[in-house]
Amino acid sequence: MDRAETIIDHKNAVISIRGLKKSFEKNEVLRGIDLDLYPGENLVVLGRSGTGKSVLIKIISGLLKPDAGEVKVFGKELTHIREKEMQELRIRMGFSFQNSALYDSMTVRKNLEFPLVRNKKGLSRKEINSAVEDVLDAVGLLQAINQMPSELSGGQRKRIGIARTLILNPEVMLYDEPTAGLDPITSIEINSLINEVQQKYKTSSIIITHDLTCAKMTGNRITMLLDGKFEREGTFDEVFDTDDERVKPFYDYNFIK
Ligand SMILES: Nc1ncnc2c1ncn2[C@@H]1O[C@H](COP(=O)(O)OP(=O)(O)OP(=O)(O)O)[C@@H](O)[C@H]1O
Repeated sequence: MDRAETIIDHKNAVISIRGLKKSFEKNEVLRGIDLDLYPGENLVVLGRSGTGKSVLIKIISGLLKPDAGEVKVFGKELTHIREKEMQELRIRMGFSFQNSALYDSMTVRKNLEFPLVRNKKGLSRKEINSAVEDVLDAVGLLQAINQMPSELSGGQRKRIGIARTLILNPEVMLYDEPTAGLDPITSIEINSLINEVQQKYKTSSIIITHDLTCAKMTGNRITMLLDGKFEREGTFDEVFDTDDERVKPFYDYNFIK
């Protein structure tokens, strides 16, 4: 599915970051990041390996503390937030991990029930079944409900991972390398699914990738992490309309120029 054209409401960012810095000893990874995620948009964060994309996601999800700067999620500043409040915010954010993070010893149904039962108390068996079936239908894998993760392909596991995240109805989706390790056709299917999720669930998403096809297909807006800062931002064509030697090889490699 093509990405939705989004009319961006620039007043009410769901995630807002200013002057974010993070180092590990002498390794200055994030050197002053500003970022806004607006309601309903797919924002792609592009960057080479090791540029700090995962560190950024971990800071947004409260798993790492910034050294400096402001990080607001749903209007709440994370720096001094209590763990209980952070947990409440985390439920409103869905993480789609690179490795899909499925439990290998549980069926697909049990994998999907697990986050639901843990985070939403008092649901009836009927409500649980219907939530599981709805998300599986949304990712096109209702038929896999009784299968084990080991019986699924990489692309199917990725879909189940996304379903597992969607079951809590997140307002924000954080996709970490959604097409990593997938063949080009399966990658395109996952990109389409990301666009379907955006439209069906009205999520605002950050998509972390170095796959330019993914960026082009899913991103309403793209920003590029270069030397610890976001230096290029705009549509796909705007970001790559440059002679910057840090950016050009990226494009040339992906599109074999
Ligand atoms: N907990 C940590 N302790 C020390 N260094 C870390 C830690 N987490 C990340 N780093 C360092 O921060 C830098 C950025 O790592 P990060 O995982 O964010 O990269 P990335 O852009 O997500 O790369 P990739 O695309 O390969 O996943 C790396 O140099 C990494 O070694």
